[in-house]
Amino acid sequence: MDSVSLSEVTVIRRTHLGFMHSFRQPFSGVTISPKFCSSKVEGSRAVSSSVSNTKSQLFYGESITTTSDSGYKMNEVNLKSRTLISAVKERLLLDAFDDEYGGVIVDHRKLPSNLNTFTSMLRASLSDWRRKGKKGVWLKLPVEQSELVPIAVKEGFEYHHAEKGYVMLTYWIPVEEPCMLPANASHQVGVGGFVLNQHKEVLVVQEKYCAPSITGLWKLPTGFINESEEIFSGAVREVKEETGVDTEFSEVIAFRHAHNVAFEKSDLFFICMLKPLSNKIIIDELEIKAAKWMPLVEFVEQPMIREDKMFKRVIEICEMRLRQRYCGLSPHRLVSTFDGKPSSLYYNVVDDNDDPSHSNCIANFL
Ligand SMILES: NC(=O)C1=CN([C@@H]2O[C@H](COP(=O)(O)OP(=O)(O)OC[C@H]3O[C@@H](n4cnc5c(N)ncnc54)[C@H](O)[C@@H]3O)[C@@H](O)[C@H]2O)C=CC1
Repeated sequence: MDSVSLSEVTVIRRTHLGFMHSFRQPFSGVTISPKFCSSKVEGSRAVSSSVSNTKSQLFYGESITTTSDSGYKMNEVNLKSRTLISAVKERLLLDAFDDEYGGVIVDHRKLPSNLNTFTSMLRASLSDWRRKGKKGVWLKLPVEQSELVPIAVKEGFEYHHAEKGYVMLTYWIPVEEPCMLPANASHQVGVGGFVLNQHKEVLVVQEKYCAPSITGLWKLPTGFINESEEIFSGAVREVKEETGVDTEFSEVIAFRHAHNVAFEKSDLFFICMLKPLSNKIIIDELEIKAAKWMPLVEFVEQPMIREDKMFKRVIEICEMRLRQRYCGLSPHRLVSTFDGKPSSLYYNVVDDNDDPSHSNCIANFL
């Protein structure tokens, strides 16, 4: 912290106490210590002064000293008083970090709880960010402080996305530039398990809740993968949950891309081939009406499958895979130097002359 001399205290008192006072009104949490206002300093004894916030106690000008002569160093004083004022102003802004795109991310852990304080700090922060040429603003409001949402919306913030614990709002500052903030996630990811046993029977289910058009249809077990879950483990989990059958993931056989499926989101549906590790069926009574091992020919002969181009094609591809005339995608765990995170790259290994066993196209499912 910079030290502040007696002269500065006097100058600040004379010229900026009004300023301080004017700031005190909207920010009921900000108080100026009486020590700060005192100009009575004995000799060169250090006297502490403070500007405090209800949440954090910050001390500006921890030592105040008099100068021996009566001619105070006014330039230095002005500079230091400006520094002090800007430091005080800083405390009246929302805590925020710069992001790598020239924007700011408000620290949601340090939001004020008082509504008037939040309104004033948000306005002051927007002016400050605008003056500094900042672009996108990310404001995450926890559910415990949901009363701040209408205030932010009134100041021009828009909803970006919401989770159980928070709503994320954004504000794009440059009026002359188009908004470059990325939109909310646009897709959901589903998996379906094609599980065939050694008797050429496919594992099928009837859903408890489904559209009237598919009532009675025996279909592959399907579901959504969870956040941070892999496609390969999500498929195994869904099959286990719905039917009780243990499986081992083999390949992604195909995927379907459809739009406006749920919550107006697009849908990526991965059809996965899985090897059964058990036979016994125990259905999930909450979700599934019935499950069974059904002869593949019988499954394909269902009118809904025969007449549906997509279902029909999926089964044809699965059959081609079983005859080794088609090759699916298998996951390979890799760490990319771009983000240093492990991720799964799905691809097929058709020709590996050095080690043919690496080719996922030769694997026999039965
Ligand atoms: N179910 C099907 O016949 C087909 C599904 N798919 C794909 O499978 C993936 C998963 O879809 P589905 O298995 O159909 O998932 P789903 O829509 O049946 O939902 C999964 C789970 O959420 C529950 N659920 C969904 N909406 C609900 C609500 N409003 N209230 C209470 N519970 C609710 C369901 O009961 C189920 O347990 C998607 O990618 C989809 O495109 C693809 C083709 C056909």
